[in-house]
Amino acid sequence: MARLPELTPPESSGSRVPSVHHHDVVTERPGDLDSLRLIGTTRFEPMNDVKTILITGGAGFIGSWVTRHLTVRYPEYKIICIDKLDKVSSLANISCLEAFPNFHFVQGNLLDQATVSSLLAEHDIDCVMHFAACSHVQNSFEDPSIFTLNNVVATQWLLDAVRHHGGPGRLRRFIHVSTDEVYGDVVDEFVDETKQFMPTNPYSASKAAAEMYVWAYAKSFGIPALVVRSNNVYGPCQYPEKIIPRFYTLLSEQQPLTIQGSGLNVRRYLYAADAADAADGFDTLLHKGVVGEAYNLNSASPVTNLEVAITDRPFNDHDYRVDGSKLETLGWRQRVPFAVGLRATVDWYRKNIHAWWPDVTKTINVKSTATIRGDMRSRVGDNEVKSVDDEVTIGEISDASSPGVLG
Ligand SMILES: C[C@H]1O[C@H](OP(=O)(O)OP(=O)(O)OC[C@H]2O[C@@H](n3ccc(=O)[nH]c3=O)[C@H](O)[C@@H]2O)[C@H](O)[C@@H](O)C1=O
Repeated sequence: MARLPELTPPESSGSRVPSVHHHDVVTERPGDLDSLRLIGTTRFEPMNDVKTILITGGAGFIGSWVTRHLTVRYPEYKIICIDKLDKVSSLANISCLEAFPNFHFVQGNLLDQATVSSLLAEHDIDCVMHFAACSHVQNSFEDPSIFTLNNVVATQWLLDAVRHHGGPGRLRRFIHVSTDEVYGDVVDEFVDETKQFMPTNPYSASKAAAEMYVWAYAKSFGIPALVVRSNNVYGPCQYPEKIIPRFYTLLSEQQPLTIQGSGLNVRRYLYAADAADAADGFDTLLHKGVVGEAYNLNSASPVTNLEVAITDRPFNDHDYRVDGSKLETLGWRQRVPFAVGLRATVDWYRKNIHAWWPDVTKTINVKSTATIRGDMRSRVGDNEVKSVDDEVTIGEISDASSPGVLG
């Protein structure tokens, strides 16, 4: 099975903080990941009233960054990870934690209410971080009901299980992972967390509905909820359906890139070590966030999609300008520039994609919009703008040099 290099567990499960350095993540396959850190660096004073954290979707992309970070940096917390292991998640994202005594994995579906309720009771959970979701907008146009089921119903059932768990006040925090897409297309201004929801696609509608349930349960049943609404996150361990790993995969197969719409739509990209590795984003929220509040997690790296297209999505928001200053008051900062994060990401995919997802190149869909053959660096590397070339091959992106230590 593909796996990340071993991480070094602490010598005891006492209060010692494991030292997590560069070499700690490079033991199994020397050379792999040697420029990457797959956990964060920050550590807050552990909370007295939180001992056991349930992370839903913990083998998925953002969830696994947070799972690795919290397990390694906080031996004081027991981390219970539940994931149904569908195609976008992978045991390889968390297998490096096997030796950690404070880590426990359960394969399970949030729609299995009995499993969720018994997990909460068995481990005496006092904090939930809810990452599990169907997240791919494109798929939501094709089958919205799957999104209603996995994002709305699953969240409401999880909230219900939490509501009946351990009596009033047992749960100390319920961190719900939402999205900037709940605001809809935002092009004229940077919006703060009070902006009205105007979702434009089935995915964002499902996330908005899920969030409404979170706030309703907070009011009705006292669930101690916090919500984070994030811009686009990218980095190692992301299934190659989102634009960056997808374009990497297409180029590596010498396929044309597939641009939807005009290609001028903007997305704001946050490297996983900033957002999801929890060094800053989720760890800050967990330890410093105020119950009852929502926080935008934004990126200062706006990037348009590549140019010129034939077919667009049924609806494609032009931009998601969200104001992240509220989270910054808690100490959060974006630290990894897009050009650096992109190099690290490309480097990781070049070395690991086939080990992680052996069949991915067979399943990637190039049917609709092939219009441009280009070099990712022409658009996404802010300092490397060059004209779009014809027939660029993998060789041109795989020469990106190591970004050095990240995060
Ligand atoms: C915050 C959300 O981020 C992700 O949603 P989004 O739709 O913005 O991500 P994608 O990577 O699927 O798309 C980004 C951007 O690229 C265009 N595109 C994609 C694939 C392709 O082959 N060609 C393209 O041109 C697409 O039209 C978009 O404009 C995340 O999936 C979601 O969960 C979020 O919450």
